[in-house]
Amino acid sequence: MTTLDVVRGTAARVADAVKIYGVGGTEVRALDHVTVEFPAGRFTAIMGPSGSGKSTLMHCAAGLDTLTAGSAWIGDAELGSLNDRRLTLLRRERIGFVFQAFNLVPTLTVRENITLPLDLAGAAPDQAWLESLIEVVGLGDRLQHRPSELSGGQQQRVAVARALAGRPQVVFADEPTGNLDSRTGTEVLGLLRRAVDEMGQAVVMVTHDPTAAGFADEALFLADGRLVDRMERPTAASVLDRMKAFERRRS
Ligand SMILES: Nc1ncnc2c1ncn2[C@@H]1O[C@H](COP(=O)(O)OP(=O)(O)OP(=O)(O)O)[C@@H](O)[C@H]1O
Repeated sequence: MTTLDVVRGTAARVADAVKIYGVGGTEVRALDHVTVEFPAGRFTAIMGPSGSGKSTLMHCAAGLDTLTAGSAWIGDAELGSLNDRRLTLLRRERIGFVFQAFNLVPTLTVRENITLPLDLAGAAPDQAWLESLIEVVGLGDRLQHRPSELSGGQQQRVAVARALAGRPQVVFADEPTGNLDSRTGTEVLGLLRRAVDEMGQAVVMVTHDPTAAGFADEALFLADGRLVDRMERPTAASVLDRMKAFERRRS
């Protein structure tokens, strides 16, 4: 597959997505008829106040949780139509994940962590791709180290390399800079940006941070489980302004 093939089309989408947690008096409508597309070759930030449904949207779009109604797609695969086994395979083969807590395997080396999803899938790594990825993330001299011997920023760079190693259809990142200082956070965001620009990767990132959203091509704003706004070419300043306007409207 060439970069151009990856760049075309929709990497992931949800249509009329509803997610309800609990029943009766404790019912929470975490997603309320959300329709959104995550195009290939594009960096999308999902923003909104605490409890607005950001993580729920990401988890349902990535097949980590199921919708109450509506549909979620990765490429041409409708997640609700897959059994558990096929869903696990699809997640492994077509989705990369980056979490706030890095989630590296402590007993494996950096190199083993990066190739873990490929090893689990029984897929032979594309060595040239792997080497260029290792160069991009700047970990060439750390490959035999364990995660505990790395800084937080380095650990998150390993997690980004792991997410990209199998050239997934889409990378979902949940607060990827939440545990990092601003300088190392910027490095990690720069890496995700390069994955989009140079590798045609689709990246979807949940974040509270306007600076992080400024790395995206588009910011989506959720409130009370609904998609209430979207912004093309966001900057940290324009996102902050928009968030303040929402706060004023809500108070
Ligand atoms: N497993 C669950 N059971 C019950 N309610 C849940 C569950 N997960 C989330 N919720 C509720 O759904 C709503 C949306 O939660 P979600 O975690 O998606 O929001 P968020 O925007 O990601 O919040 P934050 O920014 O604080 O992480 C919230 O009201 C939350 O309390």
